Amino acid sequence: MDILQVKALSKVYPGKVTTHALTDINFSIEKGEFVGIMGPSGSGKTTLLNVVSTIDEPSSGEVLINGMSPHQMNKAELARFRRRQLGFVFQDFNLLETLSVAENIVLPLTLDNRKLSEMDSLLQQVADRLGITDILKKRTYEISGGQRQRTAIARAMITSPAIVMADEPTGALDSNASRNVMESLERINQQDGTTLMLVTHDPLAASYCSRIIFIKDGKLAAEIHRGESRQAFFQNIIDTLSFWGGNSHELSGVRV
Ligand SMILES: Nc1ncnc2c1ncn2[C@@H]1O[C@H](COP(=O)(O)OP(=O)(O)OP(=O)(O)O)[C@@H](O)[C@H]1O
Repeated sequence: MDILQVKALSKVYPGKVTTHALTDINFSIEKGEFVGIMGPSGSGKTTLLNVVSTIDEPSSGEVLINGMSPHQMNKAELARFRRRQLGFVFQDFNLLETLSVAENIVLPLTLDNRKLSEMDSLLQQVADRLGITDILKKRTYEISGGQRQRTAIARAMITSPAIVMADEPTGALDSNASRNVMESLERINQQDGTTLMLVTHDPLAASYCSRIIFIKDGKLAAEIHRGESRQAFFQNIIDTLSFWGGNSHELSGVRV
């Protein structure tokens, strides 16, 4: 079953110089997939994520999430749709410093007026899945970058959204914390069947995905699937990036 369908999607930024950021993009993501979007700087990755995640409007084309058409909804419907169907993870975590880790994680449920007992049981489940049970009472400035991102992932998945979308989730992390965060995402994908779509320029992070879609100059350029071996997939990602124009020459020494 398709969770996400992107049909003939285009995005044009008007201005003194018109930018065709996305041109006739078509793809779909099935329930339970873990899909990475890669491409050179300026290729349209963030634009694609913003349009698909309803942060921005398409110029033409259609986005269907769980069979629904969020870009056709009014403001109130869209706010409710986002809260229930979408989970967001950002490069810089977007946690509230005045709240504890636990309060940050349950925030989407608080906004949805859920019962305290239900919130607590969901909190324990996601915290356990992400290995952050011990830090639930801490403030977000008392924990590491990797723990902050795992807190943000817990917050994104506590509502069991149709799809979790992440923009460079390892962009602010060192390599050990990145690995840890990607392993957490892989675990929630494999064990809970959470559907994930992430934008990254990092081939190591991308190697945890099950499929990578490459875009170049706003158009779909290539698509590769992970087989049994993450090492082989990592190499395939490096090769594809260097073919389509990336920064892979800087990465030949990376340990998978
Ligand atoms: N708000 C905007 N107004 C005008 N042009 C924009 C806007 N946002 C992005 N663009 C242009 O659209 C194109 C795609 O940009 P986008 O940020 O989606 O690329 P990207 O692949 O995410 O790049 P990077 O990897 O550097 O973040 C670029 O040419 C960019 O300059």
